Amino acid sequence: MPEPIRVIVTGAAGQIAYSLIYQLAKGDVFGADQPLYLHLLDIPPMMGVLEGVVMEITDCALPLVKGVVATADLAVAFKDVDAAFMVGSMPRKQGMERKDLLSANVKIFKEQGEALDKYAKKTVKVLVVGNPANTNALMCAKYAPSIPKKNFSAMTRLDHNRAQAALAQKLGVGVADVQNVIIWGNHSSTQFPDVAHASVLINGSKKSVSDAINDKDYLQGDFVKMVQTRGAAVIAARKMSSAMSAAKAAGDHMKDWWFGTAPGQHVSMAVISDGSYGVAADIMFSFPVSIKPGGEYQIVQGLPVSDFARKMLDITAEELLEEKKDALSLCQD
Ligand SMILES: NC(=O)C1=CN([C@@H]2O[C@H](COP(=O)(O)OP(=O)(O)OC[C@H]3O[C@@H](n4cnc5c(N)ncnc54)[C@H](O)[C@@H]3O)[C@@H](O)[C@H]2O)C=CC1
Ligand SMILES: O=C([O-])CC(=O)C(=O)O
Repeated sequence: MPEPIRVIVTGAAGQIAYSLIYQLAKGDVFGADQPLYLHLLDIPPMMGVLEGVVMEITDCALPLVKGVVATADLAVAFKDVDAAFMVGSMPRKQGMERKDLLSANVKIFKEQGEALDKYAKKTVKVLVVGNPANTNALMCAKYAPSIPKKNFSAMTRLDHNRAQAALAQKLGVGVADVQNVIIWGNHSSTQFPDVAHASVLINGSKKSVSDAINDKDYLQGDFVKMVQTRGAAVIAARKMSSAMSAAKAAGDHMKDWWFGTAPGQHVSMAVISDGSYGVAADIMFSFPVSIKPGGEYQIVQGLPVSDFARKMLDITAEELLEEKKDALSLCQD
C-alpha cells in the first residue's frame, strides 16, 4: 500500500462536501489502494455539524481512511496537505449571478491562500470550487506565492459534464461515447461550451459532434444557453445550488489531474492563462487541457478558432478581467 496522503475539504459541513467526502473516502478519486487522512475545515459555528459528519465517516467503516482532522483552525487544516478541495464559501440564491458572490467570498480565498502558502506541501494540487470560482482561484494563488501558479485551478468540470451529458442525450448514445467537449473561460453565464472539436462514437464509428447533430443554430444557440444557465435552473428547481453533481465533477477534475487523461482526450479546467488562444495572461481561464500521468497538465494547443468562437472567448475573458480588477481592490481593503 502507498503512504497515506493528506486531503483537505473546506466547507466540510456543507452540501457539496457531504457528497464529496464519501467519494474521497472510498477511493473514487485517488485510487482504491490509496490511504488518506481527511482534513475537514469549516467555520467555528459549524463545528457541531462537522462532528456529525465525522461520526458518519467513521460509521462508513472505510478502510482507506487513516484518520480525520476536523477543525476551524487554518494552521491545523492546511498542514502538509497534498490536495485541496476549496469549497467553503457562500452559495448564490435565485436571481443572483455567481460574480455577485465576490464581495462575500473572495477574502476567504485570500486568507486560505496565505494558509496554503504557510502550511501545505509545495506540490499541493488546489481545486477551487467556491464561487466565483475562477477569480477566487486567482486570488488564492496570488496569496500563496511560494506555490507554483500551475498548482491552482478552478472548477469548470461540472459545465463540461453538463455539456457532455446533454450531447449524449441528444445523440442517443452513452455519455462515454462523447469526448473532447470544451468549456472556455469563466464558470459563469459567459462561459463558452464548444463542440467544434468534440467527437462521438456512433455504431462503432467516430464522427464529429457537429456533423452528427448537424444543427448549427442549436449548437451555437440553445445548447450554449442551456449549459450557461444550468446552475440557475437547478437553483430554481431545488431552491439550493447543485451539490451532488458538483461533488462528482470535483472528483472527476482531481482524478484526471492526479492520474492523467487518456491519450487523445482532453478535459476542461480553469488554469492560469499563459496567453494561449489570444486570451489575456494571468486570469484563471478554462481551457482544454491534457494531463500526463503524474499530474502535469498542458493547455491543448493549435485548435482552430472560428469567428464565432473568437467572439465568445473574448466576451468571457473580458468578464474575468473585470472580476480580477474587483477582486484585487476587495483584497486590498
Ligand atoms: N464551481 C462549480 O461548478 C460550483 C461551485 N459551487 C459553489 O460551491 C460553494 C459551496 O457550495 P455548497 O457546498 O452548496 O454550500 P453550503 O452553504 O452548503 O456549504 C458551504 C460551507 O462552507 C462553509 N464556510 C463558509 N465560510 C467558510 C470559511 N471561511 N472557511 C471554511 N468553511 C467556510 C459554511 O459554513 C458551509 O458549511 C458555493 O460558493 C457554491 O456557489 C457550487 C456548485 C458548483
Ligand atoms: O449555479 C450555482 O450557483 C452553482 C454552480 O456554480 C453550478 O451549479 O454550476
